[in-house]
Order: sequence, then C-alpha cells, then structure tokens
Amino acid sequence: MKKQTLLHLGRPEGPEMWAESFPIANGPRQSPIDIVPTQAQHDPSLKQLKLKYDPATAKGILNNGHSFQVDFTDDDNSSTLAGGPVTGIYRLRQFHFHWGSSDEKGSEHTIAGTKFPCELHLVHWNTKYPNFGEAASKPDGLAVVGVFLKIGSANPRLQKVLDAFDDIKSKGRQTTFSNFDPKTLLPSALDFWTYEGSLTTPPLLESVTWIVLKDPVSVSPAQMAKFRSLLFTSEGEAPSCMVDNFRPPQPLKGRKVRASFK
Ligand SMILES: O[B-]1(O)OCc2ccccc21
Ligand SMILES: [Zn+2]
Repeated sequence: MKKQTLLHLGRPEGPEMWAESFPIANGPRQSPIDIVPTQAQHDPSLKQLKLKYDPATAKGILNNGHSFQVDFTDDDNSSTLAGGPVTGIYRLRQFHFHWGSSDEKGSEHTIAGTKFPCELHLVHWNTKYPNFGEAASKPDGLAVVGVFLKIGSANPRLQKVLDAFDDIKSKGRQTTFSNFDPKTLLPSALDFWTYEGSLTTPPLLESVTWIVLKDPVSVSPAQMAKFRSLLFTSEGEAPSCMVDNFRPPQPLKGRKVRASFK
C-alpha cells in the first residue's frame, strides 16, 4: 500500500486497520455509536444506577501506550456498580479516558453528531464470572459508564489525576495512585442512555453493557493540553503525543438505545 494511502488511513495501526486482525470490528454490536436522543426510548423499568466506590481500592495509574488508566483492587465488592440496566453486581476494575488533538473532537460516543473533547470510561466486570478476563469474553460480562467532558471551567476533581502525569509520561510508566474516589468525577445527575456494545479498542470484544451519562462534567483547555502531553511512545523512542485515541462511531445495526429519563 502506498505511503500516502497508509497516511490516509491515519496511523498504520489505527481503527480503519483493526478489522484485518480483529474481524469482530465489523460485528453486530460494536462501539462507540452516535446516540440520537430523539430516537432513544424512555424505559421506565430501568432502575436507578447504584455506584458504590471505596477510595481505598485505588491502586495505581499506568500509561498503557494507548491511554492511561487508574487501576483498582477488585478482589472484593468494595467498589461496585448495580442497578441501572444490569442484573447483579459488577466490580470496578479501572477507569481511563479518550481525547482529541484539539477541543473539537476526542469523545468516542457522540450525541446527534456532537463530539466532546474527552470521554471517561469506568470499567466494571460481572461478579457472576471469576475475574475480569473471563468476564470480558461474555455478552453480559462488562458494564462501562461513559462520561462526557465539555470545555469550561477547570475541573478541580481531575487535578489529582493530572498531577500524576509527570510520572507516567511514556508508555509502560506507572506509579502508585491511592485514596481516590472516582465518584468525584461524575456529574450530579446520573441520567443515562444504555445499549449493548463492545470494547472500543482491540480485541473489540462484544461484552459491554454501555451506560452513557447524559450530563457532561467540565474540563478546561489547559487541562486538555495536559492530557495531550502524555506520549504514545516509550522512553528512548521518538516521542509521539498521545492524542486522538478515540474510535469513531460504528453502525447501530438495528440496536435500540434506551433512556433512563424522559
Ligand atoms: O475499549 B474501551 O475503552 O471501552 C470499554 C473498555 C473496557 C475495558 C478496557 C478498555 C475499554
Ligand atoms: Zn474506553
């Protein structure tokens, strides 16, 4: 393939190339999607979202080369999600973000075509399975809460995460990250849309019940610039800024999106 063709497809290992190694990329329940509020059906049977997070379960923060994630100890039910669209109890495993090279893009889900500069994913696994890895391969294995970040005033609750960036600038770097309550990153109202989808990064497993919150939280342009100071690359490699680590919306393929609110 000519170089310019590869450049046309974005980074050689970008979303347009994933189907070659992961055919499920063209599957029936891929994520993210464009959420069209007028086409979502209010489902009064949806329960209230029940999130219980113990700050003591925060463990570390890692640059994994495609985002950064904050990992939690998940060997008991100290930090869990229940209610909403799910049955049973799901344990918090990690949270991470996706963002753009400019404030006009960065989110994975979009709302009637509107992109946000950043999107937070809080990843939980179904305790009916023995661990995250097992759960990730089951159709009801994972529940991910998605939160949009919108440009506005600086978000003080993000500061502790941003302050850790100097220690995890390059791929593979990690550092301890303790006593953090991810609930502080959420909007006050937990109204949500929900649909059946997938991981948005390889292996793109179709095991995610998505719970996308309607209300965004704020992030300032300066805070977004800090996200963009992280690197995709390891120490010693030619540095490449960690930006545009979002997958674009995928075909709905007949799926229904339900709303917890009128
Ligand atoms: O691909 B994702 O960012 O979306 C859902 C998810 C779950 C676990 C890891 C990574 C992801
Ligand atoms: Zn994600």
